[in-house]
Amino acid sequence: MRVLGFMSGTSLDGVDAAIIETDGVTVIEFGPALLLPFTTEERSILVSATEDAVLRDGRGETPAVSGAAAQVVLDAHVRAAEQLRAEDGGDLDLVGFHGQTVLHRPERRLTIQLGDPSALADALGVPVVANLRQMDLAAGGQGAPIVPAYHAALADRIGAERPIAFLNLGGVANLTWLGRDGEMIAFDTGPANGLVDLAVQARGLGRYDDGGRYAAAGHVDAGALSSLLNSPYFHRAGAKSLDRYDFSLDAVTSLSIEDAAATLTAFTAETVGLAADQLPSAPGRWVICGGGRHNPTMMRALADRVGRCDTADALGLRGDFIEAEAIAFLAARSVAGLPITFPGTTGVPHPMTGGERFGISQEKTA
Ligand SMILES: Nc1ncnc2c1ncn2[C@@H]1O[C@H](COP(=O)(O)OP(=O)(O)OP(=O)(O)O)[C@@H](O)[C@H]1O
Ligand SMILES: CC(=O)N[C@H]1[C@@H]2OC[C@@H](O2)[C@@H](O)[C@@H]1O[C@H](C)C(=O)O
Repeated sequence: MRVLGFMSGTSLDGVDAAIIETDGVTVIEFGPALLLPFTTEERSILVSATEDAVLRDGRGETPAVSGAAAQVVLDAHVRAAEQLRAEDGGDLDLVGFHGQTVLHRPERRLTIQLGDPSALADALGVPVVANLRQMDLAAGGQGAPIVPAYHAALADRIGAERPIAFLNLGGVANLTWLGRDGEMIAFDTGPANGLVDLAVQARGLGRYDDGGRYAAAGHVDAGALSSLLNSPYFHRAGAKSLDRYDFSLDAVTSLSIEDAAATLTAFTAETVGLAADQLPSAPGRWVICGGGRHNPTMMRALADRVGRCDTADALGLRGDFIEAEAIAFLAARSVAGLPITFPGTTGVPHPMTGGERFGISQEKTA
C-alpha cells in the first residue's frame, strides 16, 4: 500500500507529511515528505485552543472535529497533501491522520486530538485511519507513545544491532528500547524541547533556541535543575506518558535566558539519563529523531549522559519525518488488523490493534 502519514506535533511548528510504501510489517519504500509550516495566524489559533483545552482539563466540551482550531488543522493537512501530490503524482491507497493533540490525560483515559478525519477523507478522496490512541486508552493503556512498532520496523530495515534505543526529541521526548529477543519498552522520558521553546518564546526571542546557542552560552543552575527533577514521574517504572504542559517554567523564571536554556537543556538530558538507568540493558547506540537533534548543545548533553548518540539521518533515516512515516505505518497496520500498541509500550494488557477507518462519503464517490 502507498500510504500518506500526517503528524502535527506538540511544538505546533506545522504539519509533517510523508508517503511510504508498506504492508504494515516492513517499509518497502520511502516516498516524498514535507513540512508545511502553520501560518502565524493558524499557530496562534492552535495555541489558544491548546491553552483552552489545558484550562478546561477535559471538563466540558473541547470541539475536536468542529470549530476554528479543528478547521485550521483540516485546512493545513489538505494544503500539505496538495503540495505533496503536486510533487509526486502517484496514487494513494490510504491516509494516516494523527490530529493535533491539545490535551493528554491518560490517567483519565482521555486524549484529545483536533481535526475531522471524515472531512479529510472527503477532501483528499482517500480513506483515512485516525483515532490511533483511543482503543489503547479504553483498554487501560497510556495511549502513547505509539511510534515504537515503527521504530522496530526501522531497526530491522537498517539491520541495527540490538539493544538499540530510538529517542524522539519533540516537544516531549519519547524513548523506544528494542532488546535482542524482540522485547520492546517505550515511554515518554520528560520534556525535550517544549520547555526550552516556552522559555525562549516567553522572552520574545523567537520560537526555539536556534542551534542551542543560548544554552551553550549559559550555566546550569543546580538549584533550579534539582527542583525540576523533583517529580516522581522520572522514577516511576513502566508505561507512562506526558502532556506537553505537565511541567512548568517556574524554576527558571528568574534566570537569564542563557542560564534558563542551559538548565532546561540539562533537564532534558538528565531525564533521558534517568530513563536509560531503568532499561534492562544499555543500548549499544541511541538513534536520535525529531527537532532536538538539530540542537548541538542538547546532543552534547545527551551523549555526555547516555553515551553514543547518532542522528537518525546518519543511519540513512529521515529524522524529521519518522513520526509522520510512523502514522502511515500504523494506519497500514490498523487496516491489516495488526497490533499497534503493546504491554511494554503503553501498558495495555495484551498487544492491541487500534485506529478507526473513515471512508469517503457517498456524495463524494457518486
Ligand atoms: N535548528 C534548531 N536548533 C535548535 N532546536 C531546533 C532546531 N530545529 C528544530 N528544533 C527544535 O525542535 C522542535 C520541533 O521538533 P519536532 O518537530 O520534532 O517536534 P514535534 O513533532 O512538534 O513534537 P512532539 O514529538 O512532542 O509531538 C522545535 O520546537 C525546536 O525546539
Ligand atoms: C499525546 C501525544 O500526542 N503525545 C505525543 C507527544 O510527542 C512526543 C510524545 O509526546 C509522544 O508520546 C507522542 O507522540 C508520538 C507520535 C507517539 O505517540 O509515539
